[in-house]
Amino acid sequence: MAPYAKELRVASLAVQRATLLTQRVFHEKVKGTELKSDKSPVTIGDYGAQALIIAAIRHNFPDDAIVGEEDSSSLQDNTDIRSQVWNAIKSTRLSSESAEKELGGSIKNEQAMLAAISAGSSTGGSKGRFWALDPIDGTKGFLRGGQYAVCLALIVDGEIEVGVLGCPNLPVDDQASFSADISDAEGHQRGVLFAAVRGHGATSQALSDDDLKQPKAIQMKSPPSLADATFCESVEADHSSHGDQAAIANKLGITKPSVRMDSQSKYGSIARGAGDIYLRLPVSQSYEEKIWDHAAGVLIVAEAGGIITDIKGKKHDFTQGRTLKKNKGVVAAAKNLHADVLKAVQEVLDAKQ
Ligand SMILES: Nc1ncnc2c1ncn2[C@@H]1O[C@H](COP(=O)(O)O)[C@@H](O)[C@H]1OP(=O)(O)O
Ligand SMILES: [Mg+2]
Repeated sequence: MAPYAKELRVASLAVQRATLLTQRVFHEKVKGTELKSDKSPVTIGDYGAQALIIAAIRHNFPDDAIVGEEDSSSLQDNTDIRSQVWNAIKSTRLSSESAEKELGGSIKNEQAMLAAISAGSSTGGSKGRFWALDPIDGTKGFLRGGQYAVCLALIVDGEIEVGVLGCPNLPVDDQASFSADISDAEGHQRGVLFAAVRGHGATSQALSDDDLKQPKAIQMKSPPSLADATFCESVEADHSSHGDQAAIANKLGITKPSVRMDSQSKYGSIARGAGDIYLRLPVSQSYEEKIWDHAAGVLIVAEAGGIITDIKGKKHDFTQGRTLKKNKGVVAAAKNLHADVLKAVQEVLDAKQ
């Protein structure tokens, strides 16, 4: 049996089920957005997806720790939001009964739901097994009906071993034209699950497939020259400097406009060859990237044949707790482009000092 086969299966089904919940929440407009203390939005979808995924992990791997983005403290007193999360959970089931059973079935009651959400408080670290979970990455994209991703990765002794991304608004077709705009994907079936196991390649498949048993291998493309490459970057200028990125593109002779997209959908997109380079250039020197914002995507791109480093050319270090405190930014590109892209990144950033 391939390594981590059960982990991959459980993670894929858990992400599929959680993605279904987020789509329901979006379509039923039960958004219940509140702002966290850092002013970032959190929705019924974030809490519901975190509860469902953690319940599935705890059923199958009771000894594993979980580093999840959300905590349940603001749900303790807010009965309105809490009951909306509970209703979303109760009405979300996979259509395959056997798959539901593999995940351990639904959560029993509101108390169990709160306990599941709170179980994402692990501090991570360099030893043993833990899961890094972002129940909705790109919440702003989710709220505007754009790209977002449900992200889950297993880290063992500091190495990412399994990564899964559910991207409900990306086209299923790996060859579809590269755009973040959902209306451009008109005529394309949407909803894709990306997955990778370290040393065993990366895949994509339709999220709508009942049993998730049709993965297809994906590969990064190598454009004939840098000038032909397509960049992608965050929509939010606070998350990655659009100005620095434009200066780097200019230096590399890239003339195509960058594709802006929320969430780890960017990692999935370049891994399938829809886009060639992903840059995340620090805007604030004090911001520490969170492990759940990168773990799944980093493995998927690496297994699709890409190279990913930080802006100094260092590998991302997932042993440092809940954040990537030893790294700044992301430079992800096809093997034949990475060295040139990194050099241009460093020249542009050094010139600013
Ligand atoms: N100053 C910042 N620099 C980089 N990333 C940030 C910053 N502030 C928030 N983020 C994170 O960027 C992620 C979305 O990235 P993208 O722009 O690629 O869609 C969010 O998970 C968000 O984390 P958080 O959820 O803690 O707000
Ligand atoms: Mg996130």
